[in-house]
Amino acid sequence: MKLLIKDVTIVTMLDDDQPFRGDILIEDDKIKEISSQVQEQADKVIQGNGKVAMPGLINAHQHTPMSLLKGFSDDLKLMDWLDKKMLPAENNMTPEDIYWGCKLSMAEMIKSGTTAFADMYVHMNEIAQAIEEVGMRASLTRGLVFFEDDKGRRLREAMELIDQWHGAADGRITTMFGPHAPYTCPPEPLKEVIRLAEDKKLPIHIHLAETKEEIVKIRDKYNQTPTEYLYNLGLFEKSHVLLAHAVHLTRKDISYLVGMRGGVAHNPVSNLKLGCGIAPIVEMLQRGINVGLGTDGAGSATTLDMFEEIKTATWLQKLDYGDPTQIPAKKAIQLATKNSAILLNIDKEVGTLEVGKKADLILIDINKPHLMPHHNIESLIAYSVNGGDVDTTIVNGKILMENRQLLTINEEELLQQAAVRAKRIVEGI
Ligand SMILES: CSC[C@H]1O[C@@H](n2cnc3c(O)ncnc32)[C@H](O)[C@@H]1O
Ligand SMILES: [Zn+2]
Repeated sequence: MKLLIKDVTIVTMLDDDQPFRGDILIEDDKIKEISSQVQEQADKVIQGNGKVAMPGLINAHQHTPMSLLKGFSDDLKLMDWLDKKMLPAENNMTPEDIYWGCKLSMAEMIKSGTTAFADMYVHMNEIAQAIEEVGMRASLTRGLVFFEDDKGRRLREAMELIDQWHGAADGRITTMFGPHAPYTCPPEPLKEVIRLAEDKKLPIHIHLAETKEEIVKIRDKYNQTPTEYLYNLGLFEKSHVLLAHAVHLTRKDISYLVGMRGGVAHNPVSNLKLGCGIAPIVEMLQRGINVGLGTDGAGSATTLDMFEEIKTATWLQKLDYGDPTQIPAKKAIQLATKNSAILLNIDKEVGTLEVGKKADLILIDINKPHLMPHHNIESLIAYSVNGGDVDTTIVNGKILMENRQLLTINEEELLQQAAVRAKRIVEGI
């Protein structure tokens, strides 16, 4: 199957490239040619005039089923929000709810230009099934909390996820280990997870230093910062690690992360909304630590539009430094594309538009009043585009949305299922 996108403005996201006009030829799941004019015939042609083609956005930290909890509980401190609202609601969720919640998030992500995401949750079988059907790319972790003795059930489920789904769905699904956070993972089980991850050569996805309360909790318990706690357990030694948040880091904490594989998923909208703080991403980037972008679950972020994260990430640093030159437009977009791809350990396949890479890309309609004129395409993407401007979303060479119509999700059925299930889940909480 050959798909040709003709006469489009191409933004590859490679450091040395500027936006240029040309054609993109996709054969099966890969980009076969990018040039000023492709000569080959294709089975389907999309006219790209008035559109920008760019790599699909990659949401590096998500809890997809939490879309069913969006708007249920806002304006609370993180620990109250989590303990008093989210966890009781999550206890009411059935595996089927999780399937539909994940689908609801995917519908929103596809409609706002996201092609891949990292997910941490429970009932991962249902999540993987939904992803297999819908066609997105994802890195999945079974979230692990070690509050009480569960006789190894959670860890067993994590291993089952890895055994059944790593490399599945034509390679679109990969897996990681997912110890939830320093405050939910004591040293012994955490060491066991680190050992297993090294053994299986799989990455680890974990929350880190999201709130000041976390800093106090870990200091009271272990007399260390959360980052020191993970460092001293050997987390950064061998495995690729995806750290979600990393808001409260000392200079010394940042130095522990230098040289790590993976990096930090910055979630600026969630951090702002929960009043957590501003992650020191400029310092991290200056010290060579990879920083990508995520939304966190819709239960906190309330929207999964990665264009909002791009804007917020750059504006926060400009404000914090009192310096508008911080995180310029192209860097901001790279956070959500090539840098997030590194976090998911899929940067050899996706994250930039290059011949031989997987065809994960989006077309943005820039022929609109709020996107006119076109002085600087990268500025337009970083500062003016929003998710609703995405016209077409392609993953692994397959069109998941065209002319804003979802092609692999029955939207009417999804909305009906989501409304009924969401109402039931929060009843009585
Ligand atoms: C055990 S599955 C994942 C677990 O994480 C919870 N969660 C969602 N958002 C956050 C956040 O910002 N910080 C910490 N934990 C979070 C979610 O409710 C699931 O229970
Ligand atoms: Zn999270």
